[in-house]
Amino acid sequence: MEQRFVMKCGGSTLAALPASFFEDLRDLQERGVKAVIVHGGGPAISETLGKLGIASEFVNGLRKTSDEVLDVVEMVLAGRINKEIVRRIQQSGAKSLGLSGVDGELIKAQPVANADEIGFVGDVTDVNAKIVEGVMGMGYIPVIAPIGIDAAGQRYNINADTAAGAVASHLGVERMIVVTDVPGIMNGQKQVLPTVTVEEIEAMIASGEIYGGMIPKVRAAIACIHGQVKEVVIVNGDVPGVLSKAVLEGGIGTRIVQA
Ligand SMILES: Nc1ncnc2c1ncn2[C@@H]1O[C@H](COP(=O)(O)OP(=O)(O)O)[C@@H](O)[C@H]1O
Ligand SMILES: CC(=O)N[C@@H](CCC(=O)OP(=O)(O)O)C(=O)O
Repeated sequence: MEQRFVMKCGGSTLAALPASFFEDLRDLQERGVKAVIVHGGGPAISETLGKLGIASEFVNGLRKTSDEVLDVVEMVLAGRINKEIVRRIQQSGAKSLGLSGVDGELIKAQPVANADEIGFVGDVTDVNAKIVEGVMGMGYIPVIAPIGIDAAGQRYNINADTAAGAVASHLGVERMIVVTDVPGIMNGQKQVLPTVTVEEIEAMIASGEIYGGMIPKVRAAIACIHGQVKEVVIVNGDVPGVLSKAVLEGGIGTRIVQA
């Protein structure tokens, strides 16, 4: 039976992903386990902004996004990073098609509540699942950059974890896999927790055990675990065979489940 999952690849780990990671993705695709990729690229955006002499500023983990910064965000995410992932998938022998949320109004967005403070940062209001399904139906792995657009044609910078969670909910996939640079959610003793519930997450944020870049991941997980999305798995992309383990076997990384 065909199985589908959304995979979020974080900028923390993209450059370090080995060729075997994409070969694993290809093997899954050949077995009928189909991926949709939503990617980040925060470190690459900051690096390019730095080269242009523009400082990176974050409020609660979200980048302050002026019109000038938005140009760089789109250039780096929808250009360099998106095409790098598409190329690497194609090198593995699988087919891939890159899109940003602007293409076909794939990701509809509205300004976040504190837009007066952080500028053109968006929340997802809708995802055009038909486009994603059409691309998958043609045998291509969709690779999506997290830029949103509103009815007036304004672009928004969207946190990639948030965008991936919204894509997972709207597609109604069974699982979202979050590929990052740590082996899962760790407790205060640095032990990786095999499973955490939504309630435990709230307690870990309150105690400070979950902080920084892990917060948008777990918030996106909480927002998308309902209906058909049964679990979100946080894994390290360095581990050989990590994707097939996470999708077919389990027992790797941290599973976030409803209860
Ligand atoms: N409880 C936790 N367990 C594991 N990592 C955590 C935890 N709390 C915060 N983090 C941090 O979250 C980081 C991953 O988020 P981030 O750097 O934004 O990655 P990405 O670019 O993949 O989105 C880890 O490198 C780690 O520093
Ligand atoms: C609004 C906001 O903060 N957007 C992010 C988008 C990229 C991202 O989320 O990348 P990672 O997954 O690598 O962190 C940014 O500008 O950095």
